[in-house]
Amino acid sequence: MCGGCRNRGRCRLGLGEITIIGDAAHAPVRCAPHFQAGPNVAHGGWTAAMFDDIIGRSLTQRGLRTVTGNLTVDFFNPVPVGEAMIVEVVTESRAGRRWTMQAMLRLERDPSPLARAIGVWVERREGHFERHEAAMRDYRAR
Ligand SMILES: CCCCCCCC/C=C\CCCCCCCC(=O)SCCNC(=O)CCNC(=O)[C@H](O)C(C)(C)COP(=O)(O)OP(=O)(O)OC[C@H]1O[C@@H](n2cnc3c(N)ncnc32)[C@H](O)[C@@H]1OP(=O)(O)O
Repeated sequence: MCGGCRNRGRCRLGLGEITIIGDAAHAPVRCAPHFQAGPNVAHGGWTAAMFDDIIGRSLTQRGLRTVTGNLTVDFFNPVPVGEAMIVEVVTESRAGRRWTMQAMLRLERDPSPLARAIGVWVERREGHFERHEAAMRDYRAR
């Protein structure tokens, strides 16, 4: 679970446990009603956040310490609210610290993709968060 929900013990985005199979992964997801945009349709931001979290956590579960470098989402069809869905993640390629990842969102019992994400995750250098904290301390002291 990411830092925003860890203390609550429940993912507010509605994302389930990730199963890793080699360099691929899958997870059950369900858009919570408070992310509704159009009638019974998920906000596109939910879909993007869901992909970001599932892909990032799948890499964390594989023992990689990464952050999202970029993320592109294609929205093929409206994403329903409250419906059981599956996300499937594949590793496209790796070059040095850069991992190119792709993921698809679909209904649990239908193979057609509702949305697709492609993006680059970058392995963090040692001290990544400490450098960020120090930069913010300097900024606030200005
Ligand atoms: C929030 C962190 C999550 C970690 C969780 C830890 C606990 C785990 C527990 C629970 C899991 C929860 C999981 C949640 C998942 C959510 C994931 C997120 O939302 S991550 C937050 C949003 N992303 C950022 O904040 C990055 C901000 N950007 C940066 O910090 C830097 O730009 C960084 C680290 C990406 C690169 O900086 P450099 O100084 O380390 O390295 P340089 O030399 O610039 O880049 C290294 C390589 O990466 C490429 N690169 C850099 N930025 C790129 C980009 N935007 N797109 C493509 N490639 C990029 C470069 O071209 C270079 O490639 P070449 O080595 O030369 O081949």
